[in-house]
Amino acid sequence: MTTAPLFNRIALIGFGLIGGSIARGARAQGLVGEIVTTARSGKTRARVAELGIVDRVVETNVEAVKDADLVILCIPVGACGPVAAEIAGHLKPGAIISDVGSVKGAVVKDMAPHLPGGVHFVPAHPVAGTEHSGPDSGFAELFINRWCILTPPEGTDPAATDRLRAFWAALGAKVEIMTPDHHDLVLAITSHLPHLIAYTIVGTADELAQVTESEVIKFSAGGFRDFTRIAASDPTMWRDVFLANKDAVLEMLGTFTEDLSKLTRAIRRGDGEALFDHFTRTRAIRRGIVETGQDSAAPDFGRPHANLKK
Ligand SMILES: NC(=O)c1ccc[n+]([C@@H]2O[C@H](COP(=O)([O-])OP(=O)(O)OC[C@H]3O[C@@H](n4cnc5c(N)ncnc54)[C@H](O)[C@@H]3O)[C@@H](O)[C@H]2O)c1
Ligand SMILES: O=C(O)C(=O)C[C@]1(C(=O)O)C=C[C@@H](O)C=C1
Repeated sequence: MTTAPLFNRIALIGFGLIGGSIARGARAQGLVGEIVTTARSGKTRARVAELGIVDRVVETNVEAVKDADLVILCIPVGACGPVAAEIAGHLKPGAIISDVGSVKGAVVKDMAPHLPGGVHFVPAHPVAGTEHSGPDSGFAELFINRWCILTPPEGTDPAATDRLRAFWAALGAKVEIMTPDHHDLVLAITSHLPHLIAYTIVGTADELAQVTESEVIKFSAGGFRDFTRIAASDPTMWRDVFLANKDAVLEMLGTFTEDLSKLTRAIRRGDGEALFDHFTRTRAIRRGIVETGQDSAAPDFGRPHANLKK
């Protein structure tokens, strides 16, 4: 199904998993007149041109944003501030500027001071992804039935927020609005901590393999593989996420460590009842997430922060 273009020209800064998926989805749905993107290396520019999804692939971010009605930064969160400073003087008056960063508070803080008064800043985070990255990794269906969280700063023109909401909805996403702080706290437990744990356990298993000269990784069973898929994710992206969402991640890590200590004690004491009760409760929660179709890192909208803690 195609719809009338929502924007005449969009600029995607960065053509990796997310930029490439937006381009593919927007193209498939006829959402934009023209798509311009950047790729920093000649090799990637050649590959993006070869893919034939965008109208133009250019070398500089400044060139990409010229006359764009919608500019989306699809780059690691640590690069958003410097890129905002770079493009600020070249944005079309009235343009919407957005991003897709996995952390919102730091991105807003880093980008907002650079942006001129005449543009509309509407940060966004599509809560959808894979462990793959780069220009070949994107696909048009990535955002279908996934959440996309918008965190417009106070005073943002509601019409701009609505236009961006319509864009994400047309890509298939379920759109919600929340504050950057609430976003960062919820995503710290549903997305950031799971990645940290996956990265940790792969390292631990590998170290153990070296120490014991056994083949821990080679003989790892399905559980290890399912659980650690996300440890193959991009190191630059995740370094930036943990640096940018430090406070919320540390808070959630503290709560998680306390809960792990309780289970550790139950194992040490041979307290089968405690273990059984815990696993019964968490199995029901996990099954509930799958049955209600919320297995896409669906955040707990509307719940006050304190309720995230037990
Ligand atoms: N991967 C996921 O699962 C996922 C999901 C939702 C949101 N995000 C967020 O989306 C953003 C992009 O992630 P991705 O998975 O598409 O990464 P990616 O590695 O696939 O693509 C990032 C692209 O940005 C480019 N880039 C980096 N710095 C740049 C700069 N200064 N100027 C121009 N281009 C630059 C890189 O060359 C690369 O092509 C990140 O902020 C991430 O937090 C990722
Ligand atoms: O499924 C995956 O591979 C992901 O890691 C996707 C995932 C997530 O944690 O849910 C990762 C980071 C994003 O900001 C959003 C989505």
